[in-house]
Amino acid sequence: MYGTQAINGRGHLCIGGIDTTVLAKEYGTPLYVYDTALIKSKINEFKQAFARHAGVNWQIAYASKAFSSIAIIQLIDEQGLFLDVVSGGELYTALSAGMNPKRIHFHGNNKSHAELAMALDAKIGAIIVDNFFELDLLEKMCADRNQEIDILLRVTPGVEAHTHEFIMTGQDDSKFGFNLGNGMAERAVKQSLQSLHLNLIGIHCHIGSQIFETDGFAGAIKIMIKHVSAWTHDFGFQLQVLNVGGGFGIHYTDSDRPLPIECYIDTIVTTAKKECDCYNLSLPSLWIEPGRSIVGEAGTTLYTVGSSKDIPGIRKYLSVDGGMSDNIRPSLYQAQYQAICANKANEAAQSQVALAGKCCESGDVLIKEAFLPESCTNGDLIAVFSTGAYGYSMASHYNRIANPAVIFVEDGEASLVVRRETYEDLIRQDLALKDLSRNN
Ligand SMILES: Cc1ncc(COP(=O)(O)O)c(C=O)c1O
Ligand SMILES: N[C@@H](CCCC[NH3+])C(=O)O
Repeated sequence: MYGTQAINGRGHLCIGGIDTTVLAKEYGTPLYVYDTALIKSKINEFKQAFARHAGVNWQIAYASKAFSSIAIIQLIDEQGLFLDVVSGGELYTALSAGMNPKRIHFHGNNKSHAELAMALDAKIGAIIVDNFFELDLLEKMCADRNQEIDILLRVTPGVEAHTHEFIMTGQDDSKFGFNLGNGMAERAVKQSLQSLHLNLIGIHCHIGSQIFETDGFAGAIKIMIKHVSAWTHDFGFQLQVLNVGGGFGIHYTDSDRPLPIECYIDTIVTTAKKECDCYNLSLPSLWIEPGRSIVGEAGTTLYTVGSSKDIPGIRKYLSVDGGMSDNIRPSLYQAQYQAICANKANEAAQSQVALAGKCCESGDVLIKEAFLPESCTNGDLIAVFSTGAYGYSMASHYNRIANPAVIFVEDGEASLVVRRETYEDLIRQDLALKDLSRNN
């Protein structure tokens, strides 16, 4: 059970003080339910963890790729966090939510001219420059506009995070960033320092996602500070910001053992302090960009069971009314989840089933080995836990399945924050064949 989740007297799962069967009836399924009290408490944990280190400057930016919508950005804004966006669409969403552009950072390994122009027009806080193409383009655009912008350089420290290879990003063979090991990053620093329009305020790295240990962060910081010290000595670079990205692991199943948030932050702060002392550098402002660890555990997806298929001696499939179209992670990363029968939450969950989605793909199985009550059948409600990050944000329209609705729940109140898509929404961008009438 996460956050405000509880089982009521009728044996139903409640979130934010509301019976999930009531939510399913009112909003339909599949339904993404976010426990906003849990989001706020995660944010608070990050703030408290930094606050323990007096005299240290820090900044937390929510990585909106984990889940972006007007309402979540407004919540993040209200909590005083900064925001990391990675595309024109995420930037547009943030600006539409009323986020102060100064508190937005723009990431991405292939930002287009139009996206950079949008960021410059909005006068966002900083751009995290990823490669030489972008460095040249941004320089030229700023010169043409006679505009200045703060930048950080994304570097690839050559550190392998212990996580799924698809979500490792700090290793040398990565599409992201300027490699530290082969002199690319040094050239980028030199070039930025010569710029009249780009104010190089710091460097950034992100070693990967869903990381359960602190060594990778410490290793990346050590390598970065070592290089920064050389750049300070050789060409007077003054590091104001060290951004170590996100990646803090969360609980999906009982085999996950996430570290308390303060462990990551303590490691980041103490390593940065120690390394800066060692090279006689002043401590820069320490920035992080958590996504998953802010919204992941707060999200639960509700599904309704439809058909089932029992293959004696092999496996029983229970199919639900969503699947890889609203949660691609099991198919993409073999990600594991846990689920319960939300309307039979007190019944013993001893029947092993495969919880299948409804997409036309054999791989569309949300949980290969789910344990549910023997009686779980058509019409029952399933709650899949910890779906708040990279679930809705990676949803697709495969098989023309409409995206689910998203609701926020807190203190007995539910609010719809993303409408369920309709069939009309699905064909909204489609155009009919122009010459169809000629053939009739
Ligand atoms: C540059 C960058 N920052 C932050 C994040 C957020 O990571 P997470 O959701 O694991 O905290 C990511 C995603 O992996 C990323 O690529
Ligand atoms: N989408 C990935 C994480 C990638 C984060 C962005 N670099 C996941 O679901 O785990």
